[in-house]
Amino acid sequence: MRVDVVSIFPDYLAPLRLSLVGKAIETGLIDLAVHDLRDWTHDRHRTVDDTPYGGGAGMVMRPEPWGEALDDLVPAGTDARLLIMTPSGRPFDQRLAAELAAEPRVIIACGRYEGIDARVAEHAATRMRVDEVSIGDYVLNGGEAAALVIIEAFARLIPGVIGNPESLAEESHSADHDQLLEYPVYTKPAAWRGLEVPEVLLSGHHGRITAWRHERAVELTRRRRPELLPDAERTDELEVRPAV
Ligand SMILES: N#Cc1c(-c2ccc3ccn(Cc4cccnc4)c3c2)n[nH]c1N
Repeated sequence: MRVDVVSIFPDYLAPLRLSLVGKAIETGLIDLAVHDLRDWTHDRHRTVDDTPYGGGAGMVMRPEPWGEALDDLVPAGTDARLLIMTPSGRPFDQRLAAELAAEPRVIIACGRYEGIDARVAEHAATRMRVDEVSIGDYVLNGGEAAALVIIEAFARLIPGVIGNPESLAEESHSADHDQLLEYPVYTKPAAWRGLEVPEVLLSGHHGRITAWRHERAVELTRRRRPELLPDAERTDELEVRPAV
C-alpha cells in the first residue's frame, strides 16, 4: 500500500517511522511518502494561506498548492482515496480503518489554520474518492495528529504488519468482537499491592475464561458505551455501578 501525506509540518509525521508502522515501511508492506505542501508554492514566501471570503477570524489554506500537489501525487486514471482531515468530517471508526487497509493508495491532506478551501475537496472528488474525516468531537490545531492516528489504525490491519493476527480479533471495536469493548487484561504477578488477578484466569478452564471475558466485555460496554451494545445485551433497568 502506498500512503502519501501532505502537510506544512512534515516533521510532525516522523513518529510513523517508529514501531510497527516503521517496520511495515522498512519491510515494504507500506510505502510512505510525506510531502511539504510548500513545495507546490511559487512565491518567495511560499504562501499557503489567505484571508477568508465572507470575513471571519483566522486564515484559510489556498486551493492552488493543494490542487497542484494532488495533480502530481495522483495522476489521471490513478485509483486513489483522498482523506481530508477536518473537525467537520465523518467520524473515523474501525470500519473505515478496515476499508482503508484494503486500499492500494491513500493520500492524506493535513490542513492547518481554519481549514482548506472547500473547492479542493470538491475538485478532487471529480477524479478520486474523497472522504472528509474527523477523529473525534474536539478541536485540534491541524490534521497531522489525526493523520498519525488514522495511519496507525489502518496500518495495523494490513496482513503481515501485526505479528499475531489473532490478537486483532478480540480487540475493542473489532467486527469479530460484536463491537464490544475489550475485557480487562492481567499478567504476572498474580498478587500486586494487595490486588489479586481474578481466580478464573488462573484456572486453566478455557470455557470459563471465555465466558468470564465476554461477561466483562458486556459489563464494560454497558457502563461506558451502551450505544455499542448488541440488542441482545441491552437492559433498560437503572443500575448503580462504580464510575470506573
Ligand atoms: N481530523 C480532525 C480534527 C481536527 C482538525 C483537522 C484538520 C484541521 C485543519 C485545521 N484545523 C484547525 C481548525 C480549528 C477549528 C476549525 N477548523 C479548523 C484542523 C482541525 N480537529 N479535531 C479533529 N477531530
